[in-house]
Formats: sequence, C-alpha cells, structure tokens
Amino acid sequence: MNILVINSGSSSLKYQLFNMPVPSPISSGLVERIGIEGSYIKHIVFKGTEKFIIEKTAFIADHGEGLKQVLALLSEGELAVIATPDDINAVGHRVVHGGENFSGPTLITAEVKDQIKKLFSLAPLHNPVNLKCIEVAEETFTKASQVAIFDTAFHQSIPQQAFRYAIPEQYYKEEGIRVYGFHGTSHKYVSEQAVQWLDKKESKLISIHLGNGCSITAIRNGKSVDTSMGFGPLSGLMMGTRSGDIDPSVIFHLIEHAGYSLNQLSTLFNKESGLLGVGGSSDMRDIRKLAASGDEQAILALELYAYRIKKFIGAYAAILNGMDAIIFTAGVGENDRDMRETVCDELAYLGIEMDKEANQKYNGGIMDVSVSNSKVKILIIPTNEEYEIASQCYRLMQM
Ligand SMILES: Nc1ncnc2c1ncn2[C@@H]1O[C@H](COP(=O)(O)OP(=O)(O)O)[C@@H](O)[C@H]1O
Ligand SMILES: CC(=O)OP(=O)(O)O
Ligand SMILES: [Mg+2]
Repeated sequence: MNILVINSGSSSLKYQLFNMPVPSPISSGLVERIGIEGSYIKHIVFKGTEKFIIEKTAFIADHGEGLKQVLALLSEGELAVIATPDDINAVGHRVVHGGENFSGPTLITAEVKDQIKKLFSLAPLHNPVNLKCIEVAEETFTKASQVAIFDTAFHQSIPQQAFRYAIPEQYYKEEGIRVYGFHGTSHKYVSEQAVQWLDKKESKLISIHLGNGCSITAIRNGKSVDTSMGFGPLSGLMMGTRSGDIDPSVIFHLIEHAGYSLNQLSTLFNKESGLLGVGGSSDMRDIRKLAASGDEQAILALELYAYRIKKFIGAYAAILNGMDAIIFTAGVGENDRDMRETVCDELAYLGIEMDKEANQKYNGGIMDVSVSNSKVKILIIPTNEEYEIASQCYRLMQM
C-alpha cells in the first residue's frame, strides 16, 4: 500500500513515500525556506541499496506550490516512483493542533477540516499550512484516502491535574483552555523505541524533542502524563523562534505601556524570540558558529536553551518519581553533542551520568551514552515522525 506522508512545518515541508508495511521509504525529501529567499528542494529516490538525489533551487512562494513540485518529482522523469497520482493509496498528514477531539488517526472529512480551521489561532505557524497541504493533496490524489495524524493525540492521556490551568472552570468548559501538548507523534515513536530497547514492562521516560519547535514529555508506561507545550505550541522550552514559557504579565505590560497589538505580540513570541531573538539566528548551527567566535548573545542563547531543558528534567523526575531513561531526539537532540553534554552536566543526583566520550562519538541509530553504572540511561533516538504517521495510517486503512 503506497502511503505518502506530508509533515509540514512553518517554513518547511518534509515528505516520505512508503510502500507499507515496508519501513524504509521509496522516496523522501524536503522543501526548505518556503516563502523566503533561498527556497530549495532536496528529493531522494531509493532503489535497492542506491540513493539518487535531485536538488532544485528556485523561489517557492507557499506550501501549496512546494507540494505541487514534489508531486511532479514523484511522477515525472527517469526517477519517477509512481506512474500517476492514483498510485497513491493514502496520504498521511501531520496536523499539529487537534484540540480535544482527536486521539488517534482520523479520516479527513469536511467536518475534520472545519475543526482544523477552528484551531488556526492556537497554532498559527502550523494549522494553516497543514490545511493547505490537505487541500492540495485532495485535488491531486483524488482516489487516495486523506488521513490526519495530530500532534496532540498522544497527549490525550495527560491527567486533569496536569492539563488544567488554575483559572475558573468556565474557561476550560466553554473555551477549551487547557494543556494539549504537541510533537506527540515524535514522543510516541521515540518512547516506544526506548521501551523496546530497555526491554522493560513498566517504564518511566523523559523524552526531549529539540527541533525548530522544542518540547519535553514525561511518559509513564507508554502514556504521556505531562508535557511542556500547552494550549498552543508556544510554552515550555526555548525554541528556534518561539520564547517558550513567559510570565503573562509581560504581555499585559507590553499592551499597556508599549501599545502592542495582538498581532505584534503573536509575532514577537512566535517568530522573533527563542534562539533567533536572543542569539541572532533560529538555526542552532549558526548559533554554535557565532558562540565559537565569542558572540556573547549567542553564548547566552545557548545557556538559556540548556538551562530550561535541565529545569524540566528536574520537574519531570519529580512527577515520575524517578526515571529509567531520558531520550534526546530531533535536529538538535540528535546532532548537537555539546548541547546534550551541557544538559546532562551535574545531574548525578538524579542518577543521570553521561559517558562524555561516547556522547561525542555518537553517529546515528539508537545509542545509550550514559556510563555503565548510571541509574538512568541517556538514549539518543532518531525520531521518525513520517514512518510513525505511515504506520498509523496503514493500521487505520486495514480496519
Ligand atoms: N549538526 C547539527 N548541530 C547542531 N544543530 C543542528 C545540527 N543539525 C541540525 N541542527 C538543528 O536542528 C534544528 C532543526 O531540527 P528539525 O528536527 O529538523 O526541526 P523541524 O522538524 O522542527 O523543522 C535546527 O535548529 C538545526 O540547526
Ligand atoms: C509543534 C511544533 O512546534 O512543531 P515543529 O517543531 O515542527 O515546528
Ligand atoms: Mg519537526
């Protein structure tokens, strides 16, 4: 069964085509810098043990245009992997915000699209582009089932004491104001990999997803019990362009004393803060280069970033009453050795002791980089949201 997975972020679109249940993709790729200068597409086709790469650079105005170009790459030329759009049986869409209505893979109907639209203001960087991609896929793959996999779904197991804010009940009942949590597909995938690796029936894990968006989740026996993102994907850890936790008094202050509008506030906290706002770039690789050259703002950005993660590890160690493993995943978690080292430094009291040499040598796959007598394992697990989405789609299609 051919399942095309579309994972669209604020300025990028990642995709993978699977012939399920085979776990390795037939093709995968990435469209980056959508809507900004320097847009490019990297398209990969896998044939046996060989890998063919097509790279294109030309301005791509929006996600719709990006997706159309991807479809052309999949179906045209010598490296075509499908003959016609009808060869795709299902399209799995990552949708970031699903509110309280979705706890599993969902066949997309007009009503589901309405729900996704209603949540635009809560995930302004994500839900609008997610819906756009669904619409383009519906126009193109008219015979395929369109399936939504929500980032919020895995967190529907969070108990009330963790998902409610301490404000009057009417705001929860009437406005749906509560913690929803995000990156659920990634936290689910890596935590399941960790459980298999640990080979334990009962487990306590802390999963740390550090991509453009960053979040940390406490997982007991396979179920999310708390997570750092909340009502929208803005709270908790410091991110690429998002502030993470901030005292709401700052918002009152900026409105009252600096005349900020809602739009300006949303732009500030969603697009101009985090690594970009403090250190001058949203890309951790740039921050590393700046810090190495002695740039003080970049050094501060690194300190803030690591400090927050450490603080949440402490909090989740307390609510789980200990843990078997912490997991690092996503772009920064998998690739930034020094960030992992800084985060794990001086956590021996909690039983977290890193083998620094092993950590520096990490080179892919699942690896434990704790010392042999560390009470808590330190696992690096590459996330694979696309494969998790394809698996969930496949299961739904077989029901
Ligand atoms: N070698 C590396 N060292 C440090 N950071 C890296 C490295 N490779 C990628 N990253 C960082 O990973 C982040 C993107 O992570 P990713 O999981 O791809 O994000 P998203 O899926 O949210 O777009 C960027 O900040 C990027 O700089
Ligand atoms: C929810 C979220 O922050 O997603 P991403 O990391 O892809 O931006
Ligand atoms: Mg991501």
